[in-house]
Amino acid sequence: MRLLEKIRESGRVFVVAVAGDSGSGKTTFTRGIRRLLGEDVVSTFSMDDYHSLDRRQRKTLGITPLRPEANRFDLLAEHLAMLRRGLAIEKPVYDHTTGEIRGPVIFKPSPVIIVEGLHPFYTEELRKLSDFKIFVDPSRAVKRRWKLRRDVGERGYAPEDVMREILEREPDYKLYVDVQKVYAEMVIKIQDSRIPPEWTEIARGSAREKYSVRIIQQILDHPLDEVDLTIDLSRIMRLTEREFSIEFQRDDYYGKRVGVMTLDGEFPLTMIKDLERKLCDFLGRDVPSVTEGCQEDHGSYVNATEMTQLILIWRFLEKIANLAW
Ligand SMILES: Nc1ncnc2c1ncn2[C@@H]1O[C@H](COP(=O)(O)OP(=O)(O)OP(=O)(O)O)[C@@H](O)[C@H]1O
Ligand SMILES: O=C(CO)[C@H](O)[C@H](O)COP(=O)(O)O
Repeated sequence: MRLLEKIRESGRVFVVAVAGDSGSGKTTFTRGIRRLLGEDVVSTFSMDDYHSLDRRQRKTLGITPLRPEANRFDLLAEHLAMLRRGLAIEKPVYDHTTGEIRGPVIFKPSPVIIVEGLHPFYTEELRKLSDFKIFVDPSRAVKRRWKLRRDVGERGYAPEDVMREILEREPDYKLYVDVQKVYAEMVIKIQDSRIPPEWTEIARGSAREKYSVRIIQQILDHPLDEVDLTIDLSRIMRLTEREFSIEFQRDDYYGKRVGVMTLDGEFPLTMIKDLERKLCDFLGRDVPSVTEGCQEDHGSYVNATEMTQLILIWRFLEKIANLAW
């Protein structure tokens, strides 16, 4: 039986928890899971809806939304437990435009629920309620760029306000958000690429963003089938391939045995075709390619963050398969 059928038949609700700072790329990384499994199977909500203090109250108290007391962990745990039992919840809604808490709205369970936010597995109770825990961790430089680009470019905030807020949040981020890495099954660390842009790109002023992504994963007892990453050596010999690197190391991470894969640069699409095919077979549905829905036209290449999306999906399906069978 294919996984999608199995998920539906099991009647279970699987919870994926994605932790990370505001603007750290949580939604971008999990978009693939939603696109792949379909809107009928996956639903998402943000943990921002579980702020206990609105913007005005936080300002009066002089505290950031990252502080535990600014959030309702107990209510989130109660709601996740209900959703896992197949029950609808009455969820509060945090309005980012006004900074006020509104609602409630009805939120119904679906076979896979993704909860994204600052602390989705901060407490032991919350950790017990999620089946797969991901921590997204861009470097300071990458996070500042992404957040400035979104908040200034898309939301119209003043750059100095965004930068001041970023700096104000840093100590609490370290104290209350970063610690969750210890419990994550997958930590995604993003830095700027170590590969310099090509001189042709510099000359055109069109140097593309490249990243170096380190994926730290707990070792799974029952992995899926084998998957090939195919490298066309002949293209490499003719220097027609773009630059990339893949590194794999075993390591210990907060007392756990992990595999650390580091991806950098741009990868030919042919390299990931086998993985996409395997995902299709396993799911029992045509898988949209990772490049579909990308903001940029990458030609026949994917960058390290897009490659990571695919590995994340694969890893998530392995985990669900282990639980569902
Ligand atoms: N892989 C990526 N490559 C390039 N830019 C990215 C990537 N991921 C995120 N960004 C940039 O960062 C912005 C924020 O990303 P995203 O919405 O995924 O973060 P988030 O953690 O879900 O944020 P929030 O919790 O505040 O909603 C995006 O609008 C985009 O500009
Ligand atoms: O960390 C955040 C999102 O994950 C926000 O800063 C938090 O939700 C508070 O929102 P606002 O910017 O509207 O005060």
